[in-house]
Amino acid sequence: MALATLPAVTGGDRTGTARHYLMCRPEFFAVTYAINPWMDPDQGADAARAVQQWEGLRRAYEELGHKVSLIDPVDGLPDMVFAANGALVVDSRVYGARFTHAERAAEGPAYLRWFADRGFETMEPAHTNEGEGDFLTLDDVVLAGTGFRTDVAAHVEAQEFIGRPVVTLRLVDPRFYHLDTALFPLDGQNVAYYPGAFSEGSRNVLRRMFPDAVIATEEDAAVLGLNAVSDGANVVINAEATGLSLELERLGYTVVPVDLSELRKAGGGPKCCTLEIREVSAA
Ligand SMILES: CN(C)C(=N)NCCC[C@H](N)C(=O)O
Repeated sequence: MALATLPAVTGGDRTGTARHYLMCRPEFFAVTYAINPWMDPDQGADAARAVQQWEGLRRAYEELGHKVSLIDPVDGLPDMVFAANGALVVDSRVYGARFTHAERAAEGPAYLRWFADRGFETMEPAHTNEGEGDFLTLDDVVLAGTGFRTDVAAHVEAQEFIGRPVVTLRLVDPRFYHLDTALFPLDGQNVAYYPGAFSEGSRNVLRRMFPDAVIATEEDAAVLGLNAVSDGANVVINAEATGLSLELERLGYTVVPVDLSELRKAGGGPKCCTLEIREVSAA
């Protein structure tokens, strides 16, 4: 088995790689419960508008040359649109999610079944974890969040299963309850992040690991600007994150702004809607 050779994509001054994403159309999207500070059931959300915005995100990926696969949404699981939370997929091995809150519990088996039905090697987790919401994969390491959702025991379990080093990072601000609200990989080697979301020890770890990281302001983090998706050349990002977008352009990335304001009412952005399928090819 060898790593799948991914076609190149270009954007700005940089070259990235084409990706394969799994997404879930938000047909049953709603805000009927509150499990994070962004959610207000009294305000609710508009599913039709969410679908429209989500279609814009899907189109953006396809226009950039990425492949998008779809999982069927399930009535009664309004947060299932946040595919990133459904699993962690590295080298065609699928580490399943086990959600913190009962409201989302049924999503884990639904995502795992999707992968099992397509021949992926899957693992049912013994420990609480919310998939790529708290596991972000770089070339040589997986960064893993804890503090609000994912247990440290799941970091150890994932490391054993996928065979890549997993580095624990502690989140301390409830607005940034998943790692992917506070940090995103720019490519396989570098990241952008908001230091205020992390404990002092984790800030030191990040400084040491990523001396050239892009540091985001609280203003950009507060519109979920760090819930972005980069292919190494193009960064798909919430349109409101204007400061971070300018900085990324200055560094030679092409910024692809999207409006996901309806989905933000549940605490999600572009990355939350996107589960990367990292495959190996038989070589
Ligand atoms: C970037 N984030 C946070 C995600 N990866 N997922 C969004 C999950 C939203 C859901 N209402 C929840 O609170 O679980």
